[in-house]
Amino acid sequence: MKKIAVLPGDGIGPEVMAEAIKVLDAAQKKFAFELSYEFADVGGIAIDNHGEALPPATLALCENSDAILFGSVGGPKWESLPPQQQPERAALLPLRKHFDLFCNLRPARVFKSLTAACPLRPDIVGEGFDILCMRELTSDIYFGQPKGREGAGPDERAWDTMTYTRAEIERITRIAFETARIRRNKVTSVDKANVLTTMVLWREVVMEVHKEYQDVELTHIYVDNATMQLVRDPHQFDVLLCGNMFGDIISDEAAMLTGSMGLLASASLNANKFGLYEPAGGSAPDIAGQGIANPIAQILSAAMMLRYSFGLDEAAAAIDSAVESVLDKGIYTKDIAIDKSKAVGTAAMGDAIVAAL
Ligand SMILES: NC(=O)C1=CN([C@@H]2O[C@H](COP(=O)(O)OP(=O)(O)OC[C@H]3O[C@@H](n4cnc5c(N)ncnc54)[C@H](O)[C@@H]3O)[C@@H](O)[C@H]2O)C=CC1
Ligand SMILES: CC(C)CC(=O)C(=O)O
Ligand SMILES: [Mg+2]
Repeated sequence: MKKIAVLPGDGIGPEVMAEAIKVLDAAQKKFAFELSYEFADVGGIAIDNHGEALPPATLALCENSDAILFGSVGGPKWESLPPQQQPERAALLPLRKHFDLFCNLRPARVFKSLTAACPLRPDIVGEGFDILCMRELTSDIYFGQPKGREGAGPDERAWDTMTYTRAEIERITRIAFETARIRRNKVTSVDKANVLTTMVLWREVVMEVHKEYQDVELTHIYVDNATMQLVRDPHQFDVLLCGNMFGDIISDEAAMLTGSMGLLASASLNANKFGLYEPAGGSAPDIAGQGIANPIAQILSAAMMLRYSFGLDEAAAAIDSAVESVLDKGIYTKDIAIDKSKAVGTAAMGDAIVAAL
C-alpha cells in the first residue's frame, strides 16, 4: 500500500484534485494496486485554518508519505500579506527545497484532436509536437540570497540574487542528457549567457557535462530567442533545459501552445525519486468555484506519480490513453472547446476519463 499526501490547496486546486482522485480510484480497481490518501491543508487555506501556509502537520504528513499530490496555492485573498507569508513563498517553495525536488519535468505535447485549440497556425502545429521542459527547481533567483527591500521615495530599491552552483547545474544537466537519450536525443539549453554571469557558468557547465554525452545533440539558446522560437517552430525542440525562472516562464508558454494551461502536468523529483506532482498552472482565481476548470493537468500529474514514484507504468499509460480517447471523442472543457456552448464541466470531464479507463 502506497501512501499519498494529498494537498489540494487553493482556488481550482480542490476541484481538479477531486477528479484526479476519482481517476486514481478507478486505476486501482483496474490494475489491482492499492493507494491510501491522507489530505492536508496547504497554502491560503492553511493560513486561514492554521495560521501558516505550510503547517508542521502538513510537512510531517509529506515526510511520512511515498509521494505528494499537490493542487495549487495562492490567490487574491492572500496577496496583501507580507511577501514572505504569501502561500507561494511560504508553502510551495519551502516544500520544493525541503525535499530537494530539483528536477521538474513539464512535458508539453499537443493531443491530435486538440490541434484546433492550439493557438499556433495549423501549418506550424501540424500533427502536434512533443517537448519536455526540464526545469531546475530549487535554486536560481527564486531562492538566491540576499533578497531585500529598503528606503523610500524615488531611491527605494529592492533586490533578488540569481545564483547557481556548479553542482546544481551539473545534476540537472546530467538528467537532461540521460532523458534526451530515451527521447529524440536533443537538448536545447536555455540561458542568458550574453548578460548574466550566473548564466555564463550555466553554459560552461552544460558544455562540460556534454563531453560525457557526445551522442546527444546540444544547442544553446538565449531565453528571449527561445520564447520566440517556441511559437515559430516548436518541432525543433526535444528537451528544453532551463533554470528555475526561465523554466517557469517557458513552461507556461509551452502549456498554452498545447491548447491550455489546464493540460500541462508536472513531476518534481529529488535524487531518490521522491516526488511532488502538480499541474504546471496556478490556482486560476478567475475561474475558481465555477466547476469549469480543466482537470486534465491534475489527472496527468497523478499518472506521472504512478509512473515515476511507483513504477506503475501500465496504469499510468492507461490514464494517458483514457485522456486522449476522451479528447478524441470531442469531450472538452471550456478552455479547450472551440464551441464553448458544448463544453463540459470539471466533474463531467473526470467522469468521462474514468469511463474511458
Ligand atoms: N504551483 C502553484 O501553486 C502555482 C500558483 N500560482 C498562483 O496562482 C494564482 C493565480 O496565478 P495566475 O498568474 O493567474 O496563473 P494561473 O496558472 O492560475 O492562471 C493563468 C490562466 O490559466 C487559466 N488556467 C489555469 N489552470 C487552468 C485549468 N486547469 N483549466 C482552465 N484554465 C486554467 C486560468 O484560468 C488563467 O486564465 C497566483 O496566486 C499565483 O501566484 C501560479 C502558478 C503556480
Ligand atoms: C511559486 C511559483 C514559482 C510557482 C510557479 O509559477 C510554478 O512553479 O510554475
Ligand atoms: Mg509558473
